[in-house]
Amino acid sequence: MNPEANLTGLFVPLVTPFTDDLRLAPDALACLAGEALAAGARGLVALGTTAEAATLTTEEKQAVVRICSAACRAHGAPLIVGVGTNDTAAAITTLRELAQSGDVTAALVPTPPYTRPGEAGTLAHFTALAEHGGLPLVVYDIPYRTGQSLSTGTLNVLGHLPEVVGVKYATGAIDAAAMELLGSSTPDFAVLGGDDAVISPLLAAGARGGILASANVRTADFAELISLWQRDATGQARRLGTELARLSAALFAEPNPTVIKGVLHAQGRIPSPAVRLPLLAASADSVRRAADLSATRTHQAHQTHQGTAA
Ligand SMILES: O=C(O)C1=N[C@H](C(=O)O)C[C@H](O)C1
Repeated sequence: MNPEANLTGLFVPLVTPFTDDLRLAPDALACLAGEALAAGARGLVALGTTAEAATLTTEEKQAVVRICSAACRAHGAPLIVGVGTNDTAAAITTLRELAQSGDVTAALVPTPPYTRPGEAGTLAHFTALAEHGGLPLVVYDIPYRTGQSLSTGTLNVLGHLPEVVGVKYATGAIDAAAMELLGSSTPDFAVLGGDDAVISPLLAAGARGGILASANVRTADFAELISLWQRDATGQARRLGTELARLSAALFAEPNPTVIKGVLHAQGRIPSPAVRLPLLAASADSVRRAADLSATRTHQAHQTHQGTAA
């Protein structure tokens, strides 16, 4: 089954759990995937930045996609798979392989990293992927990682390609360009937030959901935050958003996903906090601080169900 790319709600880009000697820990990944969906995530993202996709082998990537597919199939949930490369032809090959599996709803594709092909080159890249890849595409706009910014005009052109179903917006700012994009997006082109610490204001401004690494911990709370904004429960949304922003800042105190893995390990949810070079494991202080914020919820969930909107 391949659920329609109805990109609303929370998508969790899962970490890739390793053992202490850096082997893939498939059972732990399967547990994380099932837990995220049971906690209210609308879908999963496999092989995102958070998954350390850059340092997985081809076989490991296939295993990760298989495990996430199985969890999504069991929950009738959409699976988005990260396809990050600055080689357009290679990206097309990968997209076709994923499309053939029949289990992948869409691919999350960053603007070609490092090459900095310019906006016209980026547009040509996505047009080729849309025409030849065979999968719906979510454009990943993250200039601080790729080195390539996109104007609202270019994003709107991309959004009108029939295969492009959304953008993961992670420009680091909610500014005039973000407001212009939200104001001009169409029902077939979802704007999803990808900067965890500012997801709440982006949702307030009209984003349809988020792809949020922080939701590897406190998944249910991030799902609720999105739901609160969708229901215009502004007071509760603001309070929960403030609390989760503090958590996200702590989780991103060191390079992602090192702190998240440290917290998941401290919670006994993955066998090791290990990450592969060039990442280094997060410091004990960062993990302790984020783990404390992961454990406490000051904004009470039961208010949501009593209809107290402010
Ligand atoms: O893997 C992802 O998808 C995400 N990665 C971002 C990053 O590491 O820069 C953060 C975002 O929450 C999701």
